Amino acid sequence: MGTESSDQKHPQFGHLPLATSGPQECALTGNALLRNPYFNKGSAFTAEERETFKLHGLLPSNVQTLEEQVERAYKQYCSRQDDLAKNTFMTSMKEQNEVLYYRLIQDHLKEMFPVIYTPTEGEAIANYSRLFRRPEGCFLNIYDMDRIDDNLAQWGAPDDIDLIVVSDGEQILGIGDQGVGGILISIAKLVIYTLCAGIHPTRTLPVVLDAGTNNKAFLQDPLYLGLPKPRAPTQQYNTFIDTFIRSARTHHPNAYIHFEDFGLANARTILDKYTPHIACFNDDIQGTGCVTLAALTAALHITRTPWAHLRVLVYGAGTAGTGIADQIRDAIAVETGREASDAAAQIWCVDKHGLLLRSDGERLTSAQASYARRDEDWTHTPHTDLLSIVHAVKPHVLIGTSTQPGAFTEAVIRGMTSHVPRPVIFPLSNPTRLHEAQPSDIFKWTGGKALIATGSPFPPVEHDGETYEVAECNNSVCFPGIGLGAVLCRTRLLSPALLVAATRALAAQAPALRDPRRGLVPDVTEVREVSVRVAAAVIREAGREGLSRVGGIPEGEAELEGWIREQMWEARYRGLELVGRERASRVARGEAGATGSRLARE
Ligand SMILES: NC(=O)c1ccc[n+]([C@@H]2O[C@H](COP(=O)([O-])OP(=O)(O)OC[C@H]3O[C@@H](n4cnc5c(N)ncnc54)[C@H](O)[C@@H]3O)[C@@H](O)[C@H]2O)c1
Ligand SMILES: O=C(O)C[C@H](O)C(=O)O
Ligand SMILES: [Mn+2]
Repeated sequence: MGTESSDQKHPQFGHLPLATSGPQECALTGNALLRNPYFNKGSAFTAEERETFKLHGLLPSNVQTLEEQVERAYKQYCSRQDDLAKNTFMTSMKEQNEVLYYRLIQDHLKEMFPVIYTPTEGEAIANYSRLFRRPEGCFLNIYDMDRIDDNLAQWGAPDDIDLIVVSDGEQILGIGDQGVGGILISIAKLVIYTLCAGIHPTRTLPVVLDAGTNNKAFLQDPLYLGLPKPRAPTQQYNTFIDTFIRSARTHHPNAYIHFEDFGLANARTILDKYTPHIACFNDDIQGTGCVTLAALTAALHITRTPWAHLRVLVYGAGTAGTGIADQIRDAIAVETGREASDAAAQIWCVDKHGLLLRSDGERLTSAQASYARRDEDWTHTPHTDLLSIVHAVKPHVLIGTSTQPGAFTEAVIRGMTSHVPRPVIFPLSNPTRLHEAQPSDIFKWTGGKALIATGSPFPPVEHDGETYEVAECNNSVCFPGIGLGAVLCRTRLLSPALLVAATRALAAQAPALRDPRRGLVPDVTEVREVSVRVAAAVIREAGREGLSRVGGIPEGEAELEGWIREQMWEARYRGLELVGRERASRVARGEAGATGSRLARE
């Protein structure tokens, strides 16, 4: 590994000191320290630190506070012309000073969230090879499988990494195959983990699995940075995934593995294959399912529709659509005491050829098959256009995960409203331009009756002199808390019961339950506290299921939440203590004692 990336993550340094207590040990001085984004404080290094760490002459003389630095950085941010330029600015801020980066976002969370995450991150990903300046994260190549072991080993000792986010870039948001640019979705999701759940930023690893790309424009672009070849065949791809998982388990045995934006077929296959063996999570299937079910639970509380009578129409039965359908099916089964297969009959799934029918046969994925309807029930009803299906099904709930902008037309929404008094409508396709309908239109067409949640952030809607928040039903509200819980108790597996517990904890916090003008999902500004509750639910359930590998976790609710909060990383500067080379290598070998991570304890 070159100096550049070792500066970023310090793999050779072993255990990084944790945020929670006392000074941090640091072996870097002078320019090497200033170039390390985790330890660098820039103009905030104190006079004493400037002396100890040989920084005199490398910094202007005025010592500033973090608050002053945030003020300057915010002005610089505002001077950038558009959101993509702001996103690029934030990327370089992260490369320079992580505490300042996270503190800046935290102080302007509502404004910056859409810039560092969905939707602007989608633009940054699409332009990865053009905007590239400096690598971040781990790049694994399908034609270099022999190196995977070494490539993963260099990120630290076995206790150093708590969380890996990995993407193969095949199905990024709704913008398709982005090849090696997928590294940026892994990085963005990890930023959200740190911001929204206090996961320690140096104890995480973003990975992209480069298996080629089927994006024709990239294949013809000489500046494209990934493998300029079509995606490798299935067998080779599966070996690649197996090799990655095996090496990750060997070198980072504690790491919880989060899969992001894999292609439709692979996403499900990989999740089904590894779930029984390791603590892993697919955000598009499980995260989306969890947040959507939580939003739906809050909506049904308001509409008072009983689970037993609920009719749900899912438009776009891909990774996210079937993930959502499965969670809703399981919730109906639990709430009504029915078998899952009976519960599935309350869910209708539509994909690009129309309603899923049994006669679709081989065209159905295994995830879709359990929702396919009997053809004989549809012989006299058109089943290829959404409006006819809406009139036939009369759904209480309409969910969009189709990537088809405008698919929820005025006729569709009015049609739905003619059958149910309070339609629940969730256009979830990201980024913003792909939403199946605009919240303001849905409000207008339903006379303000709809309960809405969207995949990307939207401004509030005015109706009859009242202002209604539009909930952002994005998996970012739940994956950080689920991951925090999984990491803190080192769960052996992420079983379905843990996800149910997380969903319940999230649903209980819907602001709309207290005030119907507020959102069906907590706002991003509340998500750190939400994560504490979600993590607590996951940890408690892991304990009950015998999956937790950490002893001595407090049992009382307040004590457990306090225990979680204590371990969450916050964006503030800590004192630094210079350690000599010998001490540094003992720290690296995990023998020095003082730096052991609380997150890493077993
Ligand atoms: N809000 C969230 O948290 C969240 C989470 C995950 C995914 N998403 C969004 O959901 C969308 C889908 O993501 P995915 O990962 O499931 O992708 P996917 O490709 O797996 O699924 C999309 C599905 O839509 C179907 N489709 C295409 N055209 C259609 C049409 N005209 N009518 C009906 N169906 C059609 C496709 O055949 C496919 O099955 C993306 O825009 C993604 O950003 C949102
Ligand atoms: O990344 C997001 O914004 C949510 C989701 O994972 C998606 O793929 O759209
Ligand atoms: Mn995703």
